[in-house]
Amino acid sequence: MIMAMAKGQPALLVLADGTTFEGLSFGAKGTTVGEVVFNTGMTGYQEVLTDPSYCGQIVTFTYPELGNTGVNPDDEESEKPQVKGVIARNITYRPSNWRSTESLPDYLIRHNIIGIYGIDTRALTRKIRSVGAINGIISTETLDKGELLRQVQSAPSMAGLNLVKEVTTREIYEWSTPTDSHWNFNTNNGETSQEGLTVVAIDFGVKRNILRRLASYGCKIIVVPADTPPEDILKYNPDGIFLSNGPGDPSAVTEGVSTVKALIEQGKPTFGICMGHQILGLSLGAETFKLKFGHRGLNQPCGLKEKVEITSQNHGFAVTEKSLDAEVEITHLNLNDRTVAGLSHKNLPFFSVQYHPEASPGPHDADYLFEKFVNLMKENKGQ
Ligand SMILES: NC(=O)CC[C@H](N)C(=O)O
Repeated sequence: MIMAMAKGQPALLVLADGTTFEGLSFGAKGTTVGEVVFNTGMTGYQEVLTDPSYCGQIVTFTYPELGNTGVNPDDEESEKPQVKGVIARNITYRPSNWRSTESLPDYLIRHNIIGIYGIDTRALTRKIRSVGAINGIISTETLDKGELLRQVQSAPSMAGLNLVKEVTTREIYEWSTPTDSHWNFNTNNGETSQEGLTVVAIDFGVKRNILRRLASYGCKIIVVPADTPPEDILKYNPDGIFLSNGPGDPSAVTEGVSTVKALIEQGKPTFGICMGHQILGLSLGAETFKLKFGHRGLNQPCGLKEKVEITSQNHGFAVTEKSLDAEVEITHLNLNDRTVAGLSHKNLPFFSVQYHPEASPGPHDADYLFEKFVNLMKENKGQ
């Protein structure tokens, strides 16, 4: 700890209410502004950093040691880290893991991402839990608190922000790579199934492990940019439509909502995860709202009565329960705060979850949802 501490240069974290934390820099140098959120997972920092849903956010890890297992090319959930910054209690410059190819500080420098450590992340998390979502600024170049406060106070709030255009794919591409056989589980004792189903995935900021899980369950996936018109999507004659996770405020993604509204009129099986769940809800006439500080971690309990799933989550918005149409059924609640965590249409083959069944990182309790989607597509096809 002391050796690691000696390496960083002084850095400041200033929240929009003026609360200031002094720390040390790791990663790139400079100044960065974003919504400060906390993730309570004890593993999976690389997957978190590269999850496009974190675009625009500075992530605080409540687990106090960051970087112990380094980073490696296989654990990237997208082509680069997507966060605006990283906050840690302590970090390591010397990782130890058979899969590690680089240290976390070197990786962040290479991708120009600013990090600050030596922060009392418990105090910071308690602050966010009491005041709610708040913007923050990290700087390694200006240690003038007043100047940083002025900058952070002029940054936009996450509410109302459409960030999908920052992360959606520019090109249409096909994905057929399943989960690596070392890690494959549930599907035919680790074998990839061959269902021959075609899924169009609308990319609001998709995580790679979702695509791998769909491929392991036998789907060929065509990933399309979020602004692809519904007619172009239907040209692929898909067996099902997948709506991905993604960053920002779902209610600001108006084009995505209109596309999904047009697609669900066709009655094709549709599965949404996280932002995809919120967009399906909005398309079915519901509303969304911003949670006080969101759910980000790997042990969020969800269920209704008999069965509880421990789930991986990363979201700051949720579907408003009271706004749901009578045709829409709640399949899961988040059992910590009883917000809506899963939906399905009573008569049509549409369902969605607010959490991440693909995990990465996190528990695999909800992996069965990919199979449910495949079965819906098979039924719909008359197989
Ligand atoms: N992981 C996600 O898809 C997040 C959805 C949305 N951006 C939210 O914060 O609620």
